[in-house]
Amino acid sequence: MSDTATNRVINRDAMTVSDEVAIQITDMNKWYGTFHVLRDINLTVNRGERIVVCGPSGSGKSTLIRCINRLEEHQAGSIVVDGTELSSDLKNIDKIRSEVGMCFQHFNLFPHLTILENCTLAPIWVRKTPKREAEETAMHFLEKVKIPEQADKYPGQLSGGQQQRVAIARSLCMRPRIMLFDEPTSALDPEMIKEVLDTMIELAEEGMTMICVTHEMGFARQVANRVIFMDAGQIVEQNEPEEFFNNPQSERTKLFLSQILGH
Ligand SMILES: Nc1ncnc2c1ncn2[C@@H]1O[C@H](COP(=O)(O)OP(=O)(O)OP(=O)(O)O)[C@@H](O)[C@H]1O
Repeated sequence: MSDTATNRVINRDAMTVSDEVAIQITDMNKWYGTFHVLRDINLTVNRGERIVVCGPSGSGKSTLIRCINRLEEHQAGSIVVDGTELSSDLKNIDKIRSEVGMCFQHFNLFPHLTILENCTLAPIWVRKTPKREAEETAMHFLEKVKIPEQADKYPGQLSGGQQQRVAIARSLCMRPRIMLFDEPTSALDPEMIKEVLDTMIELAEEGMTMICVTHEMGFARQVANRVIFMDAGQIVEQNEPEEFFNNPQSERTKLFLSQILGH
């Protein structure tokens, strides 16, 4: 638990949140077979918002963000991303996926490709970007996550923190307008957590719309403009961080916070 994982003080007020809606989820429900995993989810995410999703294990956090870029299919209600509704015929899937980047707990890099190749694969094959241009873009983002010198190495030669930063750079190479993070630091050793959180903080400062499933409550306090608490497939409570942590409303939230923060 690294409330102090990042020591930087950022000015939350300086980060813009526009009135423009980036994601609109309305009355969304999802089942795995007969198991009702997401119940009546309603969520509006404005452009530039930085949302942290927390909650007990199994509460549906991952499933929720995986539905947003259609790694999972919802069965009722609607999800509209950047004005495009996710439809069951997958008609819009390429458009959605190109606008929504995702980073997972396990970095999911291709082990047989170099770092540079990992970062240029999708731009070249999905976006049809010329190779030279894709490589220039990849180097730009590898510099941004502060590991340009690793470009010719293979994922197995990098630390976990470095691999996660490559995974973030790889997503950025597709120029997403929204980034989803699914516990990006939970597979990392404590000393590597800060470097990944710092990268995410920089993205936040630049105005990227972000939804992060994380147990890093220090990050939530510092970066999020909204914290969402989920339990048993529902959004139980959401609030700006100060209110959320200092004045939780539901008993379930209080219990969760007491367990995770130890008070
Ligand atoms: N593919 C699947 N098929 C059936 N059940 C699933 C599937 N994926 C997840 N589940 C179940 O759905 C529930 C929600 O899972 P999910 O991974 O979204 O929770 P979570 O809040 O992200 O949990 P954690 O914090 O442990 O990652 C859990 O009970 C899980 O066992």
